[in-house]
Amino acid sequence: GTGVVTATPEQGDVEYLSPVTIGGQTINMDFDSGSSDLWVFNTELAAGSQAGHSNFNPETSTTFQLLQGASFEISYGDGSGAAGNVGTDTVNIGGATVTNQAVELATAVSSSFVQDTQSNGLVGLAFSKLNTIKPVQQKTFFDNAIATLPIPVFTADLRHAAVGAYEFGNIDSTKFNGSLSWTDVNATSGFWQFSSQQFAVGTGPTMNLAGGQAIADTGTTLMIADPSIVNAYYSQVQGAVNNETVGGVTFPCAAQLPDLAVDIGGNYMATVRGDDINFSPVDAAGTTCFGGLQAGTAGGLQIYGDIMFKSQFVAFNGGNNSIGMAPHQ
Ligand SMILES: Cc1ccc(-c2noc([C@H]3C[C@@H](O)CN3)n2)cc1F
Repeated sequence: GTGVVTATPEQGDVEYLSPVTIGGQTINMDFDSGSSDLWVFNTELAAGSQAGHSNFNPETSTTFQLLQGASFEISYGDGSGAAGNVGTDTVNIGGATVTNQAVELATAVSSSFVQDTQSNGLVGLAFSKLNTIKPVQQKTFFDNAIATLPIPVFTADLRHAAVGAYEFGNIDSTKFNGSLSWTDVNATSGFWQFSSQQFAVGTGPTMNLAGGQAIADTGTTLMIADPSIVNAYYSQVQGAVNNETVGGVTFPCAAQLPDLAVDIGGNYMATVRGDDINFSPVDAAGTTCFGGLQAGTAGGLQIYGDIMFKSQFVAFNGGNNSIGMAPHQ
């Protein structure tokens, strides 16, 4: 069957949380199309780490089974991470159910996860080759579910400061304008990766980024693009500066921000709304704002995170490794 769950943004759209039922226990988790581990806060964690969180209790689940000798250890782009043991249990996401899903029980989590008490773990939705479980790598929820879904797809409908949805096994065409533009994905690195070699700032000319590559990453808050894109963009924003102390580009909160169009696989120019690039104030007075578009390393892999998802409905097709995109309805 299909599955649909709400995707509720934390304050400031820092991340989106969705209800996941594990062994009959419903826990709000962060769906991450940029990683491939499903790990959860649980009663094995130190009490100090459990505080404030919903903690899965493997002992009260009648379907949980420990995976003897298995462990995991994962670190994320921002240096945060988690590690622990592994079991299997029945995982139900909005009706889409997998009976023997690897469920990773963190026994250690980094401080940023402990502090983020609305989030109680991650559901990795990238390719299973990135799963960190040893000695035997395990499959993601989507990989396990795909054979039972009417169509081998999950979709992300993330919104600015509003409740959106993740859906498994169905494409809800009432959620986007026009038709989806489909692009082949290169799964070699385990990401939902595609070429992105052109961009345009506002009504300006289309510019080239030879060899540009990007991934669709629902677990990254911002949009991390090549410095050439970032410089071209902020050259059009009065008062934009590279603010070392804050750690990125800031500009006056009153600035008029142009849209940014980025190429998706040579088939489609995805327009990211300028308003969504005004991410958050950095000062109490709300005078200076932090950009939702920030620079990665020149020539590096670009990370199109939630800033892009707020403008684009995205379908991930695991049947033919492609991504479909269209503006939100
Ligand atoms: C506190 C916290 C920290 C990081 C992340 C996080 N989740 O996904 C990602 C990106 C980066 C890449 O690693 C894969 N996707 N980052 C989530 C958190 F709740």
